[in-house]
Amino acid sequence: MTKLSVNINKIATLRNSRGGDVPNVVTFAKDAQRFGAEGITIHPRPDERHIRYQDARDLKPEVYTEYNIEGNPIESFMNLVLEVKPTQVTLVPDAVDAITSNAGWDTIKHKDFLVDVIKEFQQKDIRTSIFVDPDLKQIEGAKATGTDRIELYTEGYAHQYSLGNKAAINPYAESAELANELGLGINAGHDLSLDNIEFFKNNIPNLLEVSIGHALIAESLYLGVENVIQMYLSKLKS
Ligand SMILES: CC(=O)[C@@H](O)[C@H](O)COP(=O)(O)O
Ligand SMILES: NCC(=O)COP(=O)(O)O
Repeated sequence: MTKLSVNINKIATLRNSRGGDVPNVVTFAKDAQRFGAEGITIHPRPDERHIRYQDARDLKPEVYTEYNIEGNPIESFMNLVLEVKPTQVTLVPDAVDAITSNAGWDTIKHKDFLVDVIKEFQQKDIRTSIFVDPDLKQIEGAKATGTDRIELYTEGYAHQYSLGNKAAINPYAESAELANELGLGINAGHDLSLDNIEFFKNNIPNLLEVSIGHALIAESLYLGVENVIQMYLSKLKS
């Protein structure tokens, strides 16, 4: 069954906008789990524009589902994750000033680096996932890094789906087929939404987790958080 991990970056964006502690990130994470979320995802960026490193620490005792911390494995991020010990770490090759995540790893060019980083997390029993484009050579490269899972970067699918181009699923389905053959776990994320999630899930065999934030929070402004989480769960379990 595909698990729903709610990315709460945008809650921290709203909190930081007024300089106080409203909405409280930890309270939101507890409520999201109570509403049915099967995981909480955060992406503490170096500039702490939304999730702060201290949020990662404060959330640890309160996340009783799956705790996923995403980020570029720079030294400060590595130290934070090794300190907090989440369920899973998802490695993302973001530039420091990236407005959002916008590409997967070059798993061939960065193989040696990824092998070392992944080993360090796995030695602490932290499950690893690496953010990749739906490119068969990159999936093969991901296997060579020793990672437990991949996270398929789904912005391309989401954009094309919104234009009515359902064939955009094809590279993702082919990548998933290869990942399954290689014994790689499959996660997915970025720009997934209530509109596009069901078609995606139905075409990706053994999809273990989707992490969703931006659309889920935007949809919740109109439909309510509990209702939206339940709607995602219904689409994922259908
Ligand atoms: C890796 C990924 O695609 C998203 O999880 C990303 O973390 C979103 O980051 P922002 O919330 O900063 O856009
Ligand atoms: N890994 C994807 C994620 O956590 C959330 O991405 P988005 O839904 O905010 O685009």
